[in-house]
Amino acid sequence: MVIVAHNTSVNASSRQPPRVLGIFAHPDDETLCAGGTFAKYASAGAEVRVISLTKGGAGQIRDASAATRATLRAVREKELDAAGKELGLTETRCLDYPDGGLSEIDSQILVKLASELLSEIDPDVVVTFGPDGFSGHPDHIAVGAAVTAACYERRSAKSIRLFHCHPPRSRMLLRNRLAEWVVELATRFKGTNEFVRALWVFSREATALGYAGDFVNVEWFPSGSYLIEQGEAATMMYFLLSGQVEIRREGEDGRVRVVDRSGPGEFIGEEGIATGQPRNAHVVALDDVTSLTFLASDPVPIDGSAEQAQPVVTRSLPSGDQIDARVSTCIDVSDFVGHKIRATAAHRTQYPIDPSMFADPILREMFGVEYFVQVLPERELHSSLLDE
Ligand SMILES: Nc1ncnc2c1ncn2[C@@H]1O[C@@H]2COP(=O)(O)O[C@H]2[C@H]1O
Repeated sequence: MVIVAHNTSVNASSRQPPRVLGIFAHPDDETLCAGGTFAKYASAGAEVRVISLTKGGAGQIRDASAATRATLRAVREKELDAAGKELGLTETRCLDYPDGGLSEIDSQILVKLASELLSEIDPDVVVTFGPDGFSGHPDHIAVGAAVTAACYERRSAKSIRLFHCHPPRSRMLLRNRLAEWVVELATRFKGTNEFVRALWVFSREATALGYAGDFVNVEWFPSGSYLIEQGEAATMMYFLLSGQVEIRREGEDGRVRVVDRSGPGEFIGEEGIATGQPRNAHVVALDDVTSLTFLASDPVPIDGSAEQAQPVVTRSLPSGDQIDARVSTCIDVSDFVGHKIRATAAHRTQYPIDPSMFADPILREMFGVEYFVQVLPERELHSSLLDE
């Protein structure tokens, strides 16, 4: 990516250190939406605070050893605290509004709450969700609207910079990057059980949030069926979750010989994806097999869902990614992807991943830039169609 802001501009504010406040709905939103940016500004000396309006009690429990439904709220509050430490935040705070119920609260109550937080913390910069809610979650949309309204109310008394987080909508394919990574290894890759579980969560969430452009699906192949036929064009890559497959190579004389077996934790079909060559072997399920399947998805509408579809103008980045033309600010956080991935892993109930399991270049490409729409101060209206 080329258009990136290298300047942390903490000195742009007259106050030292400047105060940054992120207001979100659930513990983990801060990391997924703007974790790299928060880490970058914190490391440059800003006081960065994050407030989650809920304790995330309605979230999934992806690691049954990390919490129960009864303990989830308390555990997620601690996870936010741990993530805050990874990002270098000055403070994290979990309020206790109902997870999944923010859009049903009278909007004036949320605006009043946001106003009180702004008065108490007196930030120079506020970061929250935009009208798309980053992922479309109704809680996110409600929080973003309330914080935005409160910032507009406050701007007459105090100048404030308000930014909406914007999802990346990357066209980068995990399928390709993982395939390139695996074929370069000296020995055939075999992931641990932990890796299997983590790749499942990581790839599905990363694609849902727009950090990668794959369509990731779990597929089932009955015993005896082909996952791959030799000679066909490579479009998918498979990561085996359960069951065994046999690799069979067919000679020009039509004779088929077994060359290998693969099982859970191994990638299949990476060679065709990495080289662009036709499949070099048949792959046949010996048991009933489940696999995580990576396929290049059709471009999603820029706002993420057909329901919210509204005409939006996009612009292309040199990477091929399309971003909303309203995006005003892209922050280069490539030196802070380690902070972001460790903070993600601190949210263990949601992201049971080992932060060291992914190759650094892949993480940098996926998470190296975060996008924002500057809402306040409003940009000046021009008074001419031509440069003056
Ligand atoms: N010797 C081998 N050992 C293990 N797997 C193999 C071997 N040869 C081919 N494969 C796998 O079989 C796949 C067939 O499709 P691809 O060529 O895309 O990628 C290939 C590898 O994933």
